[in-house]
Amino acid sequence: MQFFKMHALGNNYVFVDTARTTLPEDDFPSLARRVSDVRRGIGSDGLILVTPSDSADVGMRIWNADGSEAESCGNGLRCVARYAYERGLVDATHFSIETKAGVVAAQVHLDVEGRVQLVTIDMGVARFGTEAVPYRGPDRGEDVHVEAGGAQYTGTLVSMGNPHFVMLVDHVDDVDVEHVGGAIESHPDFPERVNVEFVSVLTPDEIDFRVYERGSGVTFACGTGACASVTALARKGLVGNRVTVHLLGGDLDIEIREDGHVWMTGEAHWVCEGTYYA
Ligand SMILES: N[C@@H](CCC[C@H](N)C(=O)O)C(=O)O
Repeated sequence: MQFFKMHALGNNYVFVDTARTTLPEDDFPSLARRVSDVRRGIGSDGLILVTPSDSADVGMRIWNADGSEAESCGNGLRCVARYAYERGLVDATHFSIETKAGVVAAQVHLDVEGRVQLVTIDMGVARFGTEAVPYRGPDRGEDVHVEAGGAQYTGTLVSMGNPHFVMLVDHVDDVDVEHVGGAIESHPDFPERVNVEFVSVLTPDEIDFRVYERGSGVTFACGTGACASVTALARKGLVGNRVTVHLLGGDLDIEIREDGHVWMTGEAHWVCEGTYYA
């Protein structure tokens, strides 16, 4: 199977263009687990298929490292956009990408040599609370409490197509992201599990961010998580409508426009291309 690997702020995926290679199987959860395995596979946070689409210029589907399928992936979208433009799947700098959560608009920004330097994606409108994120605990509304390991945690439920639990903390570096994030991600109150974000506000236009991703664990970055976090904080009046998010792997620029759409701008990088012996 021909694959390529890309990363966006260290959030790294194995990609397969289904129009250009033959997939060894259609058990994609199993394939995702195997390619993601750093010892026996390629090593990644998951598997992304680039597919033809009836409703957009390009399609994408994503499976996390544990084989669970997600609705969307912000960092993956920027990588798909770079791939699509540089490999001629599209011939304009503005185009559309279909995800399980809907169709998004993408724009690539080029350097003087015509290579993609930055990618902007319209990530759509955030939805909040127990109406938007599958949750079966006792609370209702936007902020809910979760008990894990004898402690109680409060977070905002946000859907960017996929589910997020955003927690405001004093200092992200003081949080045991692996331990606390892991306990909340698979908490019984979240029947579809949840992505867990820890954020602290530095100024109204700058925040620190850490994440425990559903199905992949601690990663260097999460695009949908950055969008969810900025919208949750903006709703509380803690940040403005344009925020630089400092993630473990680098920075993202998140802007909430007047119509509520959340625009994400950041890098996407090639790692390698090769043949996987399935
Ligand atoms: N890293 C991604 C999100 C990937 C999916 C997520 N783990 C989920 O299960 O919803 C991003 O950049 O958004």
